Amino acid sequence: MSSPINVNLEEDGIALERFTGLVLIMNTPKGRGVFASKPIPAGTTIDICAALVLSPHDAKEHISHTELNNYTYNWPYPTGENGNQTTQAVVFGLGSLFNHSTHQQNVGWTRDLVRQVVTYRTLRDVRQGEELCISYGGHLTFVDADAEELKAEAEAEARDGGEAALARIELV
Ligand SMILES: C[S@@+](CC[C@H](N)C(=O)[O-])C[C@H]1O[C@@H](n2cnc3c(N)ncnc32)[C@H](O)[C@@H]1O
Repeated sequence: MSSPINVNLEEDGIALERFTGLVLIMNTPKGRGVFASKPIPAGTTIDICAALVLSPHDAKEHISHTELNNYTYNWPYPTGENGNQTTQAVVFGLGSLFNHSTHQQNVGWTRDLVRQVVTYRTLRDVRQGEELCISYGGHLTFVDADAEELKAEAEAEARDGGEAALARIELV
């Protein structure tokens, strides 16, 4: 038996947590996707994922030419003198499997730059069978599988004019 190393679990440990009611579906219009196999209340921690922060050189010269580039997150990289440049990080665990949704994202994420972990939490109640999606931001490198739905939404809004916009504003 290996001897236990002397660690302060409370002070040094990063609690890892993953919600258990999840399934991976292989063949969705967005590729593989993470779905809820039971209802998930708002504010539930879905996963806490460690990140591997790549040097800007490796990100640009090596990873950007590979499939892995579709899985990395923008990440600030300190350049000294309090400066930052943007590099890429590989986020292990479910962090690399959430698909993007422009309007229906139900999972948000926060980054701990010091400990290099990303925490994912539900933004609202999630129904059984719903896909868990995050937002990748505005610059997608692929055709959004929801594009037709988004177009129909935009057209309906244009048709309904101010009324739909007002209804939305009141809801906020
Ligand atoms: C981080 S991976 C997500 C997991 C991926 N679906 C898989 O099967 O490994 C990002 C890739 O998923 C796909 N993807 C994610 N969101 C999408 C969307 N809204 N529409 C179409 N494809 C999407 C794209 O191919 C994108 O490059």
